[in-house]
Amino acid sequence: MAETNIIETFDYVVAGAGSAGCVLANRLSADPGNRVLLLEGGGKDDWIWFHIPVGYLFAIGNPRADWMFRTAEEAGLNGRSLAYPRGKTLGGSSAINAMIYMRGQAADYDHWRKLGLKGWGWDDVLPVFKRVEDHAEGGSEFHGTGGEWRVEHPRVKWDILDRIRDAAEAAGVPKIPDFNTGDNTGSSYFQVNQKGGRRWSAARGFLKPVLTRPNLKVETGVSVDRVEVTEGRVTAVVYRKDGATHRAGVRGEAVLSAGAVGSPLILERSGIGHGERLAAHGIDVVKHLPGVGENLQDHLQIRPIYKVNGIKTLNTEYWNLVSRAMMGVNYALFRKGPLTMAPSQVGAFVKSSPQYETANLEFHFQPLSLDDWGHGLHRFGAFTASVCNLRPTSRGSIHLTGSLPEDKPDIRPNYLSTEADRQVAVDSLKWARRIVFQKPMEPYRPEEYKPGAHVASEDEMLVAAGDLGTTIFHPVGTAKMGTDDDAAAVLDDRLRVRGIDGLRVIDASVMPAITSGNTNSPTIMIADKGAEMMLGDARGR
Ligand SMILES: Cc1cc2nc3c(=O)[nH]c(=O)nc-3n(C[C@H](O)[C@H](O)[C@H](O)COP(=O)(O)OP(=O)(O)OC[C@H]3O[C@@H](n4cnc5c(N)ncnc54)[C@H](O)[C@@H]3O)c2cc1C
Repeated sequence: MAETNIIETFDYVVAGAGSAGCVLANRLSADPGNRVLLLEGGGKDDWIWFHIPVGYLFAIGNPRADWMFRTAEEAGLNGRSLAYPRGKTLGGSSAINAMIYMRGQAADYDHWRKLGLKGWGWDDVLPVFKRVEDHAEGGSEFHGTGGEWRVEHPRVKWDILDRIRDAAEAAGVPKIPDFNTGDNTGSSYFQVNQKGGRRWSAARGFLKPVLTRPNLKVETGVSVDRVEVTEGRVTAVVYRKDGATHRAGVRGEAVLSAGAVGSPLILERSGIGHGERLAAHGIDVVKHLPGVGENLQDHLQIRPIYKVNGIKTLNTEYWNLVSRAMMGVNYALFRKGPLTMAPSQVGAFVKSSPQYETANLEFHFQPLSLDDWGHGLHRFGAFTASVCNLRPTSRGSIHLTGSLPEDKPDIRPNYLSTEADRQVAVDSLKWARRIVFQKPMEPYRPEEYKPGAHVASEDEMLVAAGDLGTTIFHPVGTAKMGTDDDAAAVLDDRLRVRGIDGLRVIDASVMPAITSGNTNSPTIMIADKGAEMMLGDARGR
C-alpha cells in the first residue's frame, strides 16, 4: 500500500468524531493558534435518518451508519452472539442512538473519586454537565443553558405509558420530575437530546457550528490504524484513506476517541497493550499495559413484552394505514408525533433488592414491541418493559483478532457471568411483573407475551433472561482510568496513557465503572473535562 511521509503536522490529532471527538474538536480548535485534525471512519452525516429521530430504526444494522460488529457467542445468553451496533458517521453513536439524556447517579462519580481519581466526584462533574447543556426549561440548580448540548422534553405522550407510571407508583415507585439531579430513583418521562423535533447529535451540537474554523481540518472515510511512538512520545497518527496510508504529525497530543470498541484496538495496533497478546499478532510491544481492552462493562437489557387491549400502542397505530399516514403528516407539519420518538419515553429506576444503596435497575418502557431491532413491529397491541442491571459485576473484553484495521474485533461482554448478575436478572423479571400487574393496568388486561406466564421458577427466569437479553448499547471501560497501584489502569486521572507522552484516550472507554444510566451524556461530560485538562496542561508547558 502506498505510504506518504508526514506532510502536515498538527497540535492535536483526534481519532474518531463521535460523541467525545466532536466535543474535543470544538474545544481544542477554539484557540485559532491550535491546528487540529479530526479523523472519522464514517462519512458525513448527510442522510435524513441521522436527523429524523426515529432514524435509529433504519440506522442500526445498516453498514452506512453502523460498524456492524458482533459479539462472540455468549454463555450467559445461552450461546447467542449479539449484533453490537456502534455509530459510523460524524457524531458517532450519538447519530444513531436513542437520544435519552441521562447523567447517572451522584454515587457513580463519588465512587470514581473513592477509587482515587481526583476531580471526578459528583461535585466536580455537575458543573461540567451544566456548562455544556442547553436545557429547554432554562437554568436551575441542576441544569444549564447556553451550552451546545440541547436537552428537551419529549414531544409525544402515550396513555399506555402514563398508566404504566400509575402502576409503578402503585408498586411503590414514586413519580419524579427529573432523572438528572444525582438521584434517579422513581419514574419519569426521559428528557431527550433533540431540538424542535430533530435529533441533536454531538456533530450537530459541537462540530457543525465550528466547521468554518480554518484551524480545524476534518477528514471523513478514513481508518485510523495506529499511533507512532518515538522515544516514549507520540509523533504521528497513521491512517488509511482511499487505499493510501497517511501520517499526520503530532506536535502536541494525539487523542483516541474511537469509542469503547475502537480505542483499545488502536492502542493494541500501536503496540500498547498486553505484551504477549500483541506479540501473538506480530505487533512490536511499545508499552506493556495489560488492562487495554479489559474491564468491558455494558448494560444487558432484558425485554419482557406485554400484550394489551383497549389502549393505543405504536404497534396498532403503525399497522393502521390511516394513523400511519397521519404520523408522517404530523411530523412534516408540526415536528410532532411518533416520528420524533425515542424508542423509550418513560423510565423507572428501582432497587432490585434492599441490599443496594441506590437504584440498580433501569426500566425503559416502550409503547411498542418487536422480536429484535431491525425486525418489524408486532401486529398486536403491546408494550415492552425493557429492564437492565445498572451496575453489573460481570467484566468482559475487546481485543484484536489481527494486526490490520479491517480485522473484526473479538468482543466478549461475558454477560451474566457472575452469580450477583444472574440474581439481579431474575429479580428484574419479577419487578417487571410487579409493576405490570398492578390495578391501574387491569382495564387493559395485560398478558405476558415474553417470556410468558409459564416461566415461573427462578431457574426458568434465568434461562429466559439469557434468551431475551441483549445489549442496550452502553459498552464502556476498555481503557480505564486508575491509580498508580492499579496494574489494570490504562490511563491516569488526567486521561493520559500510562508511560506514553502525548497520548490520551477520551471517550466512553475511560470509565472505571459504568454509570447508572445511559452513557452518552457522561461521555460528553468526560470529553469537555478532558479538553479542559489538555488545554490546561499545554498552558503549563
Ligand atoms: C443504538 C444505540 C443507542 C443508544 N442509546 C443511547 C441513549 O439513548 N442515551 C445515551 O445516553 N446513550 C445511548 N447510547 C450510548 C451512547 O451513544 C454512547 O455511549 C456514546 O455515543 C459513546 O461515545 P464515544 O465517543 O465513546 O463513542 P462513539 O460515539 O461511538 O464514537 C466513536 C467514533 O470513532 C469512530 N471510529 C472508530 N474507530 C475508528 C477508526 N479506527 N478510525 C476512524 N474512526 C473510528 C466511529 O466511527 C465513531 O464516529 C446508545 C448507543 C447506541 C449505539
